[in-house]
Amino acid sequence: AVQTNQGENMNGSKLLIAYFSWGGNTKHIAEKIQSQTGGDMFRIETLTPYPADYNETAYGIAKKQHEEGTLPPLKDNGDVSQYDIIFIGTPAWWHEMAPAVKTFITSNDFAGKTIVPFITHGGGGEYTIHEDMTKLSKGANVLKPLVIFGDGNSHTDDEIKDWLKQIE
Ligand SMILES: Cc1cc2nc3c(=O)[nH]c(=O)nc-3n(C[C@H](O)[C@H](O)[C@H](O)COP(=O)(O)O)c2cc1C
Repeated sequence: AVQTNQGENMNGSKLLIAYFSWGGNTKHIAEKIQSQTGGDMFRIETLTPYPADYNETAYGIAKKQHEEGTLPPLKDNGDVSQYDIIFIGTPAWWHEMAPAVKTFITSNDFAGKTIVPFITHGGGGEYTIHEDMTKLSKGANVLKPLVIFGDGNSHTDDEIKDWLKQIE
C-alpha cells in the first residue's frame, strides 16, 4: 500500500518511491531516498512470499523465475497514474532486475513519466538493468541509476544527494 507523506516536491512533481526488497538492502536505500525527497513509498510484494531461506529463494524459486522469464503476481500492482517521477528500486537477481519489479513495470503505464532506477547488488553491479527497464516501461524517460553495493556505506547519503541533482 502507498504510504502518504507530502509526496510532492522537486518543483511540484509528484514522486513515488517503489521498491522490491527481499533481504532489506533495497528497502534501506529506498528509505534514504525517501528522507531526502519526501516522496510516497510503495513496497512491491509478490502474492506468494519468497521463503526466508536464502538457498531456497536464490537457487530455487528466483533462479527458475529468471530462467523462465516469469512475471510473478503481486499483492498489489500499485498505481503510478498520479505521479510524475517514479523511483524504482530492485536488487540484482540473477544478473537482472527482480521478477517482481518486472511485474510492477509491465502492469503500470509509464508513458510520459520519468523513472529513476536504484539498484543494490552483491558485487556484480548494475548489469543491463537500465536498458531492460527502458524496454519494459514503454514511453518513459529512464534516468541514470543509483548503484549500491549491499546496503551502502558512510558515503551513501552524499551519493544519493549527487544522484538526485539529475532530476532537480
Ligand atoms: C535470488 C538472488 C539473486 C542474486 N543475484 C545476484 C547477482 O546476479 N549479482 C549480484 O551482484 N548480486 C546478486 N544477489 C545479491 C543481491 O543483489 C544483494 O544482496 C542485494 O543488495 C539484495 O537486496 P535486498 O536485501 O533488498 O533483497 C542476489 C541475491 C538473491 C537473493
